[in-house]
Amino acid sequence: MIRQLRRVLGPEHQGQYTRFLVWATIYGVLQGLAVSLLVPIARNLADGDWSGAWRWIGVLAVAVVCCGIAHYIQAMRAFGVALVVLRTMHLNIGDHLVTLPIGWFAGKTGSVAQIASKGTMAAGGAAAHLMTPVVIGIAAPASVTVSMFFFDWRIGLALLIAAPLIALAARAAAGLIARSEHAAHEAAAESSERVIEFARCQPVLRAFGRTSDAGYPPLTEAITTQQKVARRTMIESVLGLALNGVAIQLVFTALVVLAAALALGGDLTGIDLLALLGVATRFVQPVSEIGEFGGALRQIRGELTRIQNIMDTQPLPEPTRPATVTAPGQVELDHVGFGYEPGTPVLDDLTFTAPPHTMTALVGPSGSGKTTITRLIARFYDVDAGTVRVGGIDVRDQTTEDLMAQLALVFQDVYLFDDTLRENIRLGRPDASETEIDEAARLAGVTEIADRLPNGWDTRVGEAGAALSGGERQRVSVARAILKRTPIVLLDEATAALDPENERFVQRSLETLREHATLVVIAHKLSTVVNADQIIVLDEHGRIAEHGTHDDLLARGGRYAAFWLERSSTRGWRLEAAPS
Ligand SMILES: Nc1ncnc2c1ncn2[C@@H]1O[C@H](COP(=O)(O)OP(=O)(O)OP(=O)(O)O)[C@@H](O)[C@H]1O
Repeated sequence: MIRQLRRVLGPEHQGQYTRFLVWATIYGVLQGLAVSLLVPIARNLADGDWSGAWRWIGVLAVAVVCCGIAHYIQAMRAFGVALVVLRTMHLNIGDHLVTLPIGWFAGKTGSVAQIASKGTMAAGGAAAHLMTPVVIGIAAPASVTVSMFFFDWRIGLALLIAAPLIALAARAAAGLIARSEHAAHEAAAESSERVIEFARCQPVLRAFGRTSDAGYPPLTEAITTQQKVARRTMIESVLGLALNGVAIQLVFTALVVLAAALALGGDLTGIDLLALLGVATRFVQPVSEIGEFGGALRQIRGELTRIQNIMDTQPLPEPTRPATVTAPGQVELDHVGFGYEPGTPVLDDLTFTAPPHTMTALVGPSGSGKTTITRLIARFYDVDAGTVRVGGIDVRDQTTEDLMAQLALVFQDVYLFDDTLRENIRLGRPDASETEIDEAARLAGVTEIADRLPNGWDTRVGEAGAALSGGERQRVSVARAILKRTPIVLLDEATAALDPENERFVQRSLETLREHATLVVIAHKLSTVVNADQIIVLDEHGRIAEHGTHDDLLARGGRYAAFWLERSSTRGWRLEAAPS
């Protein structure tokens, strides 16, 4: 665990952590030494050697003062280390996360948040406060054992044998406790995920008449499993603690028996025996604490491993010498092949070019890979085969900053920050003037939203934009794109969110964006498709089935034409897979 912590902390803070461990060790050694001094003091008192006794009492006083000083220093260092661990972990994790491919975050936001908050807090506390009793639990008994060799080698030898026995029992107990607590942790995480799901899916569940938790089997199952695991955890934890306690009692009894035997044999005096019993008690207590904290330490090791796994994830490779854009506003996919999972291709040998200042409509059945194409253009993932070029340059030869400077993304899962409408639009270009923000808002129809809201432009939009409808969120996102004034805009036309008002604004925004940008649109509306300069029709295998303008494709009389005839009269037109 110490090695893991040092890795997570990075080279600049390793020295500070080492110094804390050294002080904790000094404190433990001094504790052991102070306790061991009871034996010579007792011996001298028994022999009536007062001057010898005072000498040892003096040594004891010095040891106690040093012990107090060491305690203070190590406590202060522990506090400092806890703060450094917390701060450094947050910074290191944050710095690393921004270098990871955006695709890596898919389905991981919950666990990343958990690791970055709970994981780092636990690791910060453990690095300092849990490590202290563990280090003392090793250093103090070790110092008692060494000291005992000076007073009676047989007692020293007995302690030397006893220490690893107690440590082994403590380790076994900690393993038992940690294993059951790990299972409890997993079961608790599953339950809370199901509760969140249950809350989020209320509209669907109610629509299907599932109005109680009994009507939602995954939640019921998760809670039942959690109860079973909690029972097992309790039994195993008690067993673990009992094992630890029994081992300590056995060792303690063996030490008492040995000391008593030596006393009976005349090798030790009664006073010696009493002093040794005191020493044995102080020997056993810190070792037993390792057992108590061992389970917690193992859990922390799990958190550290999860943090380390994030840190070990390879960042998106960035070029050392970024290339300069040669064809501003152009998007090209050149024999692109891609799959999220190995062996499951999503896009296959896809080639098309979206020339500058044109609109390309992507259409195709659900799951044909339209969204995936936009993700590859924005380099959320790297292609498996072929090349994606933006501005004439392979996206892998551009820095994220250079690539994103050319792109504005208007996706369905628009994220709005819990800030005012105006600040959410400003995100598109933080240095934009108020007039430019107003103009972008007017074009995208956000002004109408502001007029309706109680505090107008100063209304906060709630967590993730919860105070707005899906269509309204998309209008804010379009306003951001207009404000950003990038040469390329990737837009996913929301299907569900497009009521007539939203549709009118989105169409108007498309016209505005089209004046200065290349548009690649996942098109669901007839008007968008008809107005596009080119239509890319994907088949269900992620290949291009047809490619051309609306008129070309109609004249060709193929898949597009068939669906056009079938669906053109239907509102919410959408291209579906051809019946085979
Ligand atoms: N993050 C992901 N991990 C694994 N598979 C994914 C992921 N995202 C999408 N897929 C899969 O890739 C395929 C293409 O998905 P994509 O979202 O690109 O299709 P689409 O044409 O945009 O569909 P729709 O019109 O329904 O939005 C689907 O089979 C989908 O299940």
